[in-house]
Amino acid sequence: MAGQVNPDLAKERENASFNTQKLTNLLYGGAEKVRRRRYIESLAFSDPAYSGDEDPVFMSREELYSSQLKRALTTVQRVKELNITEEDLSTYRNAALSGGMPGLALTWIAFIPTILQQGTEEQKQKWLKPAQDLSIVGAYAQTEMGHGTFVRGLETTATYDPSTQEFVIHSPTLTSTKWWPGGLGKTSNYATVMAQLYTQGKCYGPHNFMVQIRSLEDHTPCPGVTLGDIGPKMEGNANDNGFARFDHVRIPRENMLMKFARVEPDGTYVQPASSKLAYSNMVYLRGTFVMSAAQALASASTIAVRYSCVRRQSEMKPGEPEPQILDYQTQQYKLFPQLAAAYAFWFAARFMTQQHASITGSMEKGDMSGLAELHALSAGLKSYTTAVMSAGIDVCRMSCGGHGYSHASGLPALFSTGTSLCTAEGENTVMMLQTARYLVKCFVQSQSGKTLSGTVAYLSAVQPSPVSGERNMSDLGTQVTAFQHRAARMVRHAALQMQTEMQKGKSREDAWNSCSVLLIKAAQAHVHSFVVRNFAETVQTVEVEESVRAVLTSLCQLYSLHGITEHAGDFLMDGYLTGRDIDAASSLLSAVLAQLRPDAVALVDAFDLHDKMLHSVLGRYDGRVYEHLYQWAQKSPLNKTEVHESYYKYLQPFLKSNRAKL
Ligand SMILES: CCCCCCCC(=O)SCCNC(=O)CCNC(=O)[C@H](O)C(C)(C)COP(=O)(O)OP(=O)(O)OC[C@H]1O[C@@H](n2cnc3c(N)ncnc32)[C@H](O)[C@@H]1OP(=O)(O)O
Ligand SMILES: Cc1cc2nc3c(=O)[nH]c(=O)nc-3n(C[C@H](O)[C@H](O)[C@H](O)COP(=O)(O)OP(=O)(O)OC[C@H]3O[C@@H](n4cnc5c(N)ncnc54)[C@H](O)[C@@H]3O)c2cc1C
Repeated sequence: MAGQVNPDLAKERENASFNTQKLTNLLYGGAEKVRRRRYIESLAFSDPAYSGDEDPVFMSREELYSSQLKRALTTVQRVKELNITEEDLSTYRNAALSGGMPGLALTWIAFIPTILQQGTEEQKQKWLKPAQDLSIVGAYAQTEMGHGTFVRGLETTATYDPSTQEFVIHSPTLTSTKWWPGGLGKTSNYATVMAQLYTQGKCYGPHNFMVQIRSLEDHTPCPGVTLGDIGPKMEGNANDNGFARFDHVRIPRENMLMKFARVEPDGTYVQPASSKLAYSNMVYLRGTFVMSAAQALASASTIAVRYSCVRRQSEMKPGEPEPQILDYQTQQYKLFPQLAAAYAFWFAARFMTQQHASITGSMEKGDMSGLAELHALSAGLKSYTTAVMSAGIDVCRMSCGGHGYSHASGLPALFSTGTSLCTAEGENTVMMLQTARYLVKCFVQSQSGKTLSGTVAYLSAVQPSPVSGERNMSDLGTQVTAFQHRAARMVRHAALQMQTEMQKGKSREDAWNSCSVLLIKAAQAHVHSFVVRNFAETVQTVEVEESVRAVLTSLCQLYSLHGITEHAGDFLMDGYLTGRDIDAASSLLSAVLAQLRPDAVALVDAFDLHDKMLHSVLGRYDGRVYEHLYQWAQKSPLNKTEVHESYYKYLQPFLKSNRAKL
């Protein structure tokens, strides 16, 4: 990242109040991990096999598909040659494939995790190694044209035939066509297919089946299988999201993923410990989306904050030089909450990973008690963090003015990739309603005297009645309690409103639907409160230099004060916070914006995102925006010739005939 740096950016870095490297070490789990990650990334960045391709935004869909597929295959070869360990795999792949996720990547992201989560030991033995070595390429085929959210409504059937000990996979209707799975259209030769299991004349609901979909010899679709690409999307066009139809395709009994539920050779169905264990792979993937949200928001903040220090515009005081646009308070108010949220989500993702490991560890030993909490937490965090990330990236884009709208900024692609996470792996409203369902249950339990634990413990501890008296709104503890109070009140309000609707004669389902806006807001408040608490606990307990703790404390305050002022009504509703408290929070927020201003560049630098990951002219580490903007535009395919061929085809004859009429 050496080279002549824009003097404004250089000055920002000199003036930071803390050591950027120390914060980077904290984010990535220590100095050695940072060194290792940089080294692994450098292997990809310096590899000529990955350079030379033009910028993905100038490529056609087919070029993009082929180029990213080629890159993905090169990574497989390099991983072997360079002995890249399991721990470093995703770092290496992300660096090599940062220009867009190929369909092949779904083997790593979804297919292998499904085998790991749902397969028996024998099944793992059989399919994991071939999938890891890419002798088979797999998709996760669950969503259908007619149903994505309502998994119980899927129409694909897997009917057991005991006479041959096979399942018959079938798509009975147009709407049962598998539609959307990444890598399904052209790349994969296998798929885990979610289908309604029928045996001995009874339906046992959706289960996962391993199905070969293409020949291993010539890649043509297997008999009875129809496959294709679903067409271009808002982004992610290196990925062949596909469709598949099955016409009575037979697979061996052993191809049902049987870690939890089983079908015996005679067709007897053996129940799993919980019917929702068939969804365990979704819980895992949702958890990983929290870090994806943090990283996407970190990238957008990095681009927008650096550019805002390079860009000078308008006059703040007559006759004085144009200020850096980051000196405008409104610009800080747009960007610093995104920056703070990126940090908050980074720490929340860490918590999510630990929770997942701990609860799935207990589940392996037969203790299912944590499953409901794990599902509620992963669904809620996925929904909340991806929604804030998606909106936040667009704020960053707009904060860069006209240049933000150009693909040169990297922000349009970041937005359209990021926003897909609001839909994929469980649509966000639906996911938040799952969290609400859990919260209502917990509320009812606490009403009947049960002490709650884990992330919902506060629901029984926080008093719903208003608290009076002066508060120190700059105190993190005060802020956390205010968020918990807000969430507890909103959960209580939504749950009681549901009870009232039912008392008036509505069924539980109708009452649920008529309260679902309240329920969503309550669940959002719960997740928001969790993120604030986790951020506050992290900055208070982490072992780090005091200067780093100080800047993180300001960032945490900004995150929570911004939340309080943006949602002031929620906090005022029962008088828990007063108008004076909200005024105090607003004044403190302004002060924290000013306090963070000198550290903004160092805070984004600490994310340690290489230019080759950012793909942004505006967010370059060296800040040399204008010269590179000019160079980048020269690469536009329209500039390949001085006079474009369409001039000769259309414009010239048109102009000529117009002139002739004069
Ligand atoms: C872009 C880069 C990568 C892209 C990869 C993207 C890959 C994909 O998108 S793959 C497809 C992902 N698809 C989805 O996520 C589908 C979302 N839908 C669902 O998960 C479910 O159908 C869902 C949860 C909405 C509703 O399920 P349903 O069976 O109707 O449950 P519901 O009746 O609401 O609840 C039944 C019980 O199950 C529980 N439950 C539901 N899901 C789970 C789960 N995953 N784990 C544990 N418990 C669960 C509920 O909490 C509820 O418990 P209780 O009765 O005690 O309150
Ligand atoms: C980029 C991308 C990659 C994907 N990759 C895969 C993949 O690899 N494999 C795969 O199987 N699938 C994949 N999908 C599909 C994805 O998982 C589904 O699109 C997603 O789960 C949403 O389901 P849906 O499309 O049925 O939305 P719908 O459920 O039809 O949502 C439409 C609207 O209905 C609302 N709604 C639906 N149900 C309820 C409810 N109960 N209460 C309130 N509101 C409701 C939603 O909130 C939303 O506003 C991918 C999708 C995308 C965009």
